[in-house]
Amino acid sequence: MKQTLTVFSPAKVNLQLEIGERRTDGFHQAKSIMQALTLHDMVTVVLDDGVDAYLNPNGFSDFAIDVTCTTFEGIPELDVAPESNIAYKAAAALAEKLGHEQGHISIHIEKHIPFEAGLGGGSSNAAAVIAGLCRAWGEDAASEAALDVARALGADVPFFLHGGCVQLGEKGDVLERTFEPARGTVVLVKIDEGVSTKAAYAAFDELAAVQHAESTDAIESAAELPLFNNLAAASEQVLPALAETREWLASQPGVARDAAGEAEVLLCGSGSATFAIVEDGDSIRKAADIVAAAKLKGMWARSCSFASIGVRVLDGQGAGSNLGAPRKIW
Ligand SMILES: C[C@@](CO)(OP(=O)(O)O)[C@H](O)COP(=O)(O)OP(=O)(O)OC[C@H]1O[C@@H](n2ccc(N)nc2=O)[C@H](O)[C@@H]1O
Ligand SMILES: Nc1ncnc2c1ncn2[C@@H]1O[C@H](COP(=O)(O)OP(=O)(O)O)[C@@H](O)[C@H]1O
Repeated sequence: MKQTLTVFSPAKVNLQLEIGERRTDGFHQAKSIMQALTLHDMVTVVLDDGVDAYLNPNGFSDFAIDVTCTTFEGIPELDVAPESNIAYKAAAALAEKLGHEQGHISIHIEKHIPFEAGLGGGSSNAAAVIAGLCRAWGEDAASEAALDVARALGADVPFFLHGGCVQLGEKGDVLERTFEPARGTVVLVKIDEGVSTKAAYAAFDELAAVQHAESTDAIESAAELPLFNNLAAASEQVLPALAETREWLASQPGVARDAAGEAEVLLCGSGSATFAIVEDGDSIRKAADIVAAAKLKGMWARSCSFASIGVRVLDGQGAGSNLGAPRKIW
């Protein structure tokens, strides 16, 4: 039988990212508060587990996965071999975990989320494949088996199975609590150069100056969270142009200010994208003006909103197209 699943695959920002000490497994302790965005890729998963799908020319049964990717809106081509694509790894790992040994999985990614940006695009695509295949195989995408597969693929992957606004602990991969998701308009800007997550963490160790965020225990709503990212200084060390981008974005009219009068601007995770929260009141126009100004400076720029969901398998006719989505999904 052939099944086609189209999956909404959103980006994220870290409203707070508090990295701690390096652990014995080489990873760092991380308290991360992630918030989903309406900026998204679309991932189409076609599962064919009919007999013809897995008989190779020699008549033996086979398991085959292929991945293709189309990029949009000035995002460069994703230069990774299909088997290195995290979406491929997600399909292979889930099939193994659930004991599926035969079939053909064809994955296509429509990429609107820039990579090496700290927006979690690859992690979201991996979660989208898990959600799509779980639907096709009649499994629960919130099961421990699916979460185990997600965690093994990367620290950011479990968040996308949940979405909205979530606090995560341990390596930044264990769900601890949820917040009422933020609302409102966000502008994202990104210079051409990316930052590798590994390089940012290595620079963090060199700096050896761990800063702590204030307690968020009494906070219920993402809108009340002060922005915080103690990995940003390390990323700015790796890519000094990030500091200039932060200062430029903070100086733009229409960017919201916190109680202390500071611009609500923060590096996205390890970078190299930076986000700004836009003031309420005519926020779409204010965001459009900031996006236009960033594009004139040669940056990739987009406005979007905070979202209350994570990856989501779309149902019904028109699910294959972003514009034709049968109902509003955020
Ligand atoms: C920094 C964050 C913030 O959300 O993401 P990005 O901003 O890059 O998207 C995360 O901590 C990244 O998560 P993710 O991108 O899934 O990282 P992984 O693939 O698990 O790990 C990539 C590398 O980052 C380092 N790493 C990651 C997580 C962690 N808690 N400690 C680490 O030291 C390790 O060197 C690891 O080999
Ligand atoms: N499906 C994918 N989407 C994006 N990047 C991918 C994917 N598969 C593998 N990668 C690799 O992962 C790297 C970082 O991916 P990404 O999740 O976008 O990072 P970040 O969250 O830091 O922006 C990319 O440079 C690319 O080499």
